[in-house]
Amino acid sequence: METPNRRITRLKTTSPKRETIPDSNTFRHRPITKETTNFLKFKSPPPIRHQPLEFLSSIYTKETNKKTMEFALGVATHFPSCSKPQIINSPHVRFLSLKCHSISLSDNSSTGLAERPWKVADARLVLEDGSIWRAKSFGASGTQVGEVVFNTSLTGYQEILTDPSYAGQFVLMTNPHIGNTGVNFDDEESRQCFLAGLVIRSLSISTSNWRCTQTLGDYLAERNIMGIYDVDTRAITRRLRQDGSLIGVLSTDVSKTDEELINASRTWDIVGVDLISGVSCKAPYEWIDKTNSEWDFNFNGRNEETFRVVAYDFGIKQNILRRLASYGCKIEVVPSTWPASETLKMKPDGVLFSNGPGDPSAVPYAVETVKEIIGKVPVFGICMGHQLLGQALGGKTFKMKFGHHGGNHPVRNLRNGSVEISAQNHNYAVDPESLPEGAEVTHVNLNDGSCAGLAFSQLKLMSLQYHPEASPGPHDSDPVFGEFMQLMKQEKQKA
Ligand SMILES: NC(=O)CC[C@H](N)C(=O)O
Repeated sequence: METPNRRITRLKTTSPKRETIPDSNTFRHRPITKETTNFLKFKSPPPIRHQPLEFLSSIYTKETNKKTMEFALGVATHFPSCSKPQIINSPHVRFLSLKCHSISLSDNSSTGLAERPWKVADARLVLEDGSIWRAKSFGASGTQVGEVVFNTSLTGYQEILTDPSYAGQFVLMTNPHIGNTGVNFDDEESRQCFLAGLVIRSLSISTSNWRCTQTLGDYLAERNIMGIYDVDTRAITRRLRQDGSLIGVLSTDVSKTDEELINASRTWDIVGVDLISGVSCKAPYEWIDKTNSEWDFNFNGRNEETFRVVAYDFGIKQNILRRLASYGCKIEVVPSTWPASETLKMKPDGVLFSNGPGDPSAVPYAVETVKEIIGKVPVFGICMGHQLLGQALGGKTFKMKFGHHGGNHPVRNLRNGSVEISAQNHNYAVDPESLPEGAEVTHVNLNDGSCAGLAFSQLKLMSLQYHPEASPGPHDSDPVFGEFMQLMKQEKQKA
């Protein structure tokens, strides 16, 4: 929470001229290493006299490491002689109780500020460009390495946290206020959080939502995921836009020097690593759940017919499965290493290649599987699945400068000319120039012109680089599931 004597940590860098921020996301610079200097500024507390929301008392429960705080809505006044504010006798005064984040008071000694009753900076995010960002930790503690990417979604942090495509990455939310709706079990996109950590500006002190079952901090701590707040996310985002995605190390470990952490960030890389095998299921299973009727949408154009679909789990988001089930599919989910021959033996009406984390050129075994399946049954690729299809056709993928992560990316559907606002999460893209004749670019990202969708009619193949299932995000692209049904229907009618 904000405190009167809040210590403001700013980072000053002697970085090169940063006059322009290039818009193009389709090439990658290596970051420029620069020495950085940290300095601290102290701000004196502003005088508080009257304020509408007044903090009354705080009860710290040692066993649960939690605080319960009481607030009054109305007008309260501070009198110098009173330790507690006096509530003006008003019919408008209301009392309410807010759940607050657990704040560890025991680990402040390392900073020399053990006597302070509020949380002080106890974590560092160091980037491979040598910059050091002091922050406050929540969730798990420890030391973690990963690639830092920024996500521009305004809502949906829980779906983002459980999207397996973020394995190996720190997600920095550009929306400054995170945690206000807590978490609930219905919004999970996978069985666990695979991301390296969460970086946010401000952690909401209260959780208020009718579906909320837990605070964000408790949720992350239970899943052993690190989070930091009170960090200048705008400055880091500008740096990532300028220099490209950077590897970072997040640490609450005071025994590690800045140099050690910087070295760790420079000796790890996400490129060339198979991250799919760590997130995929290990055995096939049947998926049954549809999108909950309360949340279901886009009933137009649904087939009554049922299609049998094999879904390759490269890190599949559950909403892809829910949407397919809502469109009338019976789905068998199979692991990333499931042989193509076994899939074809199952005689599916169609095969879905899912989203998944990391470098698509680091999983040649998956490309081989895709190659063996295309042309034999209708296929639909989403994100990683789209990149694998691109490679299976003989095309190449490349790493973008800082990728696309967010729920507000405009895409033009070249087949009907419409613009869809889409949910995206990828750092790699297919180079359309590398694709063979017959491959059609069906969608283009309007921010940078990159390839956002492919089709190859002869091979009954379609794919999107982004997330039509959204979750979180707009539903503009949902009809593409209907197009996949059409593709399967046409093929069934031929048989
Ligand atoms: N959402 C995804 O499937 C991500 C694809 C791939 N890992 C990328 O970053 O480009």
